[in-house]
Amino acid sequence: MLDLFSEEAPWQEPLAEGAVILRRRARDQADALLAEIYAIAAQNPFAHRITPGGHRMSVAMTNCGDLGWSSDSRGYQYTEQDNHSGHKWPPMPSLFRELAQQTAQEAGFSGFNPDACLINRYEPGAKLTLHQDKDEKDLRQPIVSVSLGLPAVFQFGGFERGDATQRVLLEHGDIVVWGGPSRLRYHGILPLKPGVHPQAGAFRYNLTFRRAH
Ligand SMILES: O=C(O)CCC(=O)C(=O)O
Ligand SMILES: [Fe+2]
Repeated sequence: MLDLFSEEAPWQEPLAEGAVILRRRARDQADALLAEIYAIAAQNPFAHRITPGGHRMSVAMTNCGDLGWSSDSRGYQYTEQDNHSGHKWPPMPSLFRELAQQTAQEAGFSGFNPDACLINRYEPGAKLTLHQDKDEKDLRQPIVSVSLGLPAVFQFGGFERGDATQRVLLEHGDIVVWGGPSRLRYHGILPLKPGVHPQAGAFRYNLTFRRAH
């Protein structure tokens, strides 16, 4: 059957100075990326963290790389081990690292070398309220964010929580890179709509690559 989208080449969609969506950029590698996610989760399962304010996050998380981001009653932090399992985070697969480095470069950030990859898993209704990624030491390094599975609405705002936001649909294989003058922009994900994705089932997955230390 004719598939109108299979030959679609990736394209760039600017969001703001220092921020761009690389549409469909990871689509060809999506199955391999998902297989790596499942292997990582078999070692360090997805878990719903508790925020410092005592709320259970609707997004389930795990990590790979030298450092992993997590939250507990003491605050947000990067750690070398999973406080749930007591294990070190699994190493960052070279497929992940190379994709993050290449796409940061394509977005204008050369020399990006992530030491942390947070893996988010959204189920229907799961959301991430507006926040800044600001726990990293060197804010000159960008964030590279890879979307897989079900689509979700990404909010991309300004430098104050109350600033107006752009809303863009992020689909399977889309990559957002933000850094430079956009590095501290507020962003979030609206509640996921239910669905079944042919490759990722009932979930949306997101990888965010960071230089934490
Ligand atoms: O899921 C997304 O697209 C965004 C994730 C995010 O902002 C984060 O993990 O800090
Ligand atoms: Fe974030």
